[in-house]
Amino acid sequence: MKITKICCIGAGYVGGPTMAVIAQKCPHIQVTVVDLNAERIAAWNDDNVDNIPIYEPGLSAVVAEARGRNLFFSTDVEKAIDEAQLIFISVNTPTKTYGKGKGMAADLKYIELCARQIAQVAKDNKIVVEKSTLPVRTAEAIKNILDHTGNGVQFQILSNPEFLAEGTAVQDLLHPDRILIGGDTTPEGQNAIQALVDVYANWVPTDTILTTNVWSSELSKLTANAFLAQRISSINALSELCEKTGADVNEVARAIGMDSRIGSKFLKSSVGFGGSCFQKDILNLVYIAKSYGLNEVADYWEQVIIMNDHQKRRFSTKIVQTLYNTVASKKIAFLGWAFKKDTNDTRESAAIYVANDLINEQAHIAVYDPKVSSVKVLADLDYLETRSHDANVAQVQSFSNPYEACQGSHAIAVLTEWDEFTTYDWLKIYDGMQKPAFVFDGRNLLDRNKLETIGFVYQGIGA
Ligand SMILES: NC(=O)C1=CN([C@@H]2O[C@H](COP(=O)(O)OP(=O)(O)OC[C@H]3O[C@@H](n4cnc5c(N)ncnc54)[C@H](O)[C@@H]3O)[C@@H](O)[C@H]2O)C=CC1
Ligand SMILES: O=C(O)[C@H]1O[C@H](OP(=O)(O)OP(=O)(O)OC[C@H]2O[C@@H](n3ccc(=O)[nH]c3=O)[C@H](O)[C@@H]2O)[C@H](O)[C@@H](O)[C@@H]1O
Repeated sequence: MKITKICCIGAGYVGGPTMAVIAQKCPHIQVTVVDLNAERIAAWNDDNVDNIPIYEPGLSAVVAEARGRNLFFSTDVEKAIDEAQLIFISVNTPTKTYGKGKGMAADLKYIELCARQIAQVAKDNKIVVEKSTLPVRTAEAIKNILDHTGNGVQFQILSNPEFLAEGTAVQDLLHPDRILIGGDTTPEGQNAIQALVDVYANWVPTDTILTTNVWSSELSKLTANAFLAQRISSINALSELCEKTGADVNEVARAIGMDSRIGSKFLKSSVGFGGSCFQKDILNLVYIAKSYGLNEVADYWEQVIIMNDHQKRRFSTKIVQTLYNTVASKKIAFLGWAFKKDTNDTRESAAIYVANDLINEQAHIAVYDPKVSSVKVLADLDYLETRSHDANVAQVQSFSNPYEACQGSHAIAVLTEWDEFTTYDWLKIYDGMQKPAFVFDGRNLLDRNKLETIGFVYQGIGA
């Protein structure tokens, strides 16, 4: 089957960029991205392409090229489903906040709603593609809903997890390490796989397009995220030991990373990993393992999260202890709020938890992040429900100028590794601060020697 019309349900961090790149690379395919969130769709359609709802380097240019040509953003979910031959489901799959599996399992209510809507609307055969990250065997549930509530048409379910990282989404989509497509081993399943392979083959070398059965594909996505996060928790665990022994975690990471069996990537010690997926996907893996009675497997992976929570808490504790065991009424400047550089996404950012701990100690937090608004900072803190909105407003202020954020502060905490932080006039910042002037570098980003020469008391992670 030759695909000429694609629909994607969910215009978020995955659906938006992924479909924009498919549309750019496949001008012969009409791609319609739909979402229930009218505000988000309006932002994707904004005349000024710089106002699209997601900040990603290079994304606005891709959208500008394809939008209106063969890339469309709409709230008309039913029309897009009806017209498409192939439907990506790219909705959110957060951790459940209620009922059985609360705090661990993936909440699949948005996925189920999509399946029911597709079943209701579809009047001809469709290929339904799981783009969202899903627990292994979810395709079975989707198939069940489609077959039992549909109009007698045939559905093929494929798993095609996304491996892009935020901040580098466009590059990752243009040059993926691999594309993974799982499908049924039946002839119909194989035809559906081939149809999706043909879409990607417009720009991805075919030897990097991997096809598997559905269950391997679903589980590979959770496994990839678990392995990546596990490397960060492993090096972060060692960072604490480095601080006690005089070893330097950056040197240790370099030394082990040169072993080609270990590799150098994802060994950067930090204040702890954030982002919408690592924690959620590992908790999901732990839940699945437990549900099969595999307690040792579950405990093994849960330790990655326990270590990450410890690393965030350790950072805020260090700040309090170093500032003479009290930060009450002291101004602490936060450089960065996003969970990593080059994104405006703050979901599960370490900054939120560190700020929360320090506010509990009655510190005043002054935030500067080049891409995160003051509204978002407050919303993130309010979401924790630790204290009232008014109490957060009283303790936290956002600045659009980093020098103003740092002015009069007792300490600076670097929470995100934005490149621009290294280019600041640090002497000017030092002159405006209370003395001793402390820097807690949660990303080992700044030049320790330079800062110490200026007069700062500098503390990094694991050194
Ligand atoms: N954020 C990332 O970098 C990555 C995320 N993923 C996975 O991709 C999935 C989506 O993640 P994000 O794009 O970050 O989420 P997101 O929250 O940014 O976007 C999801 C969108 O789906 C929409 N939606 C929910 N239910 C809907 C429905 N029934 N009909 C129409 N629209 C609906 C929401 O309004 C929202 O705009 C998740 O499963 C996630 O684990 C996978 C790889 C990378
Ligand atoms: O499923 C997902 O959502 C995605 O999750 C991650 O991507 P992302 O969370 O966007 O960004 P990462 O670059 O993985 O960073 C995650 C967190 O780990 C931190 N990190 C990363 C690398 C490192 O060495 N040290 C470290 O602390 C980052 O600062 C960030 O807070 C994976 O890298 C993607 O492959 C995956 O598709």
